[in-house]
Amino acid sequence: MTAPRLTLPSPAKLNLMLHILGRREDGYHELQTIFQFLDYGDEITFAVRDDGVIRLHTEFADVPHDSNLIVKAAKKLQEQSGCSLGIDIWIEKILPMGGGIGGGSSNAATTLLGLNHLWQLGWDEDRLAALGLTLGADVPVFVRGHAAFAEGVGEKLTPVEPEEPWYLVLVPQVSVSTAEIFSDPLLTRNTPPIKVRPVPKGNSRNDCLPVVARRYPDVRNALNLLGKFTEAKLTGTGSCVFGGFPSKAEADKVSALLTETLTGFVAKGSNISMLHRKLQSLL
Ligand SMILES: C[C@@](CO)(OP(=O)(O)O)[C@H](O)COP(=O)(O)OP(=O)(O)OC[C@H]1O[C@@H](n2ccc(N)nc2=O)[C@H](O)[C@@H]1O
Ligand SMILES: Nc1ncnc2c1ncn2[C@@H]1O[C@H](COP(=O)(O)OP(=O)(O)O)[C@@H](O)[C@H]1O
Repeated sequence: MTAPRLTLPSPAKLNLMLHILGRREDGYHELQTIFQFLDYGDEITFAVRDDGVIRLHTEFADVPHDSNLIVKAAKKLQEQSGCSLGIDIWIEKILPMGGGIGGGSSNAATTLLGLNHLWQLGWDEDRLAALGLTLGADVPVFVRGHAAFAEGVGEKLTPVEPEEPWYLVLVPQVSVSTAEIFSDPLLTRNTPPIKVRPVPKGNSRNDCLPVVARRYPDVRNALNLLGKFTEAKLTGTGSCVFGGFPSKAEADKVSALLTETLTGFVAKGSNISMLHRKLQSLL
């Protein structure tokens, strides 16, 4: 008998705004940010094995097997649930790494939800999100699968319904170190908290942008180029830069102007992640 197999999407996210309110005693920064998903991402295939072994078959150039967030997520879930089953995993990776679009966190969340389904653990979303948080601050929003206003380090989530435009996402060929940006003395880290709900329109600033643009000329260039056509924003700590358009055709038109040195992709914004849409269709 062939093992039960499942292929699930692992979408990207954007930070539509990002305010830094202050620094906590543990060095982490308190944020307010809005996460929205893109209908664009990796695909992960899982096949159950009965010997308990967890094996990712796709090699990553810069990430050793046991450091991969997919493997870490699977191992933690296996440990904490006491499940005796294992898993074979393959990934079709299209999301750029270290670009602020959350590929690693999304892969971890897809793994948690996929294995919860295949191993028939019956964990609820709260428990999966809590485990996800131990893997990374952005994992819980991917576990929940709804666009959200996030506070704390990103773990306190309130569902929101921003518009769902088409986005052009530019991918500068640099990897930005999140730690480096958060330790920059020039970073704005005292933005007053937004207390009004829903968050009033016009709050679209990313406090990381000035520091990232100053340190990374490629990101600066991407912001300048896209800014000629629409409001150009930075997602997370970058390096990706994005802008919204009312239609795919308009996003495609600007995308056609890109050169080999600055690539990008066009994708629809979505308030329900494509992972959750797929899981819903399985039920
Ligand atoms: C700021 C966001 C917004 O989405 O950026 P992106 O990673 O997406 O670009 C994320 O919350 C990033 O969260 P996460 O991905 O867990 O951050 P990590 O890489 O673990 O953080 C690396 C380092 O950045 C600093 N850091 C990170 C997050 C935070 N809220 N405060 C911090 O001070 C810490 O020094 C931490 O050790
Ligand atoms: N499955 C994975 N996919 C992407 N990155 C991973 C994965 N597992 C571990 N990583 C590590 O996490 C880092 C951050 O990845 P990613 O989430 O894609 O970027 P960002 O947090 O900037 O959006 C990568 O540079 C890589 O070293």
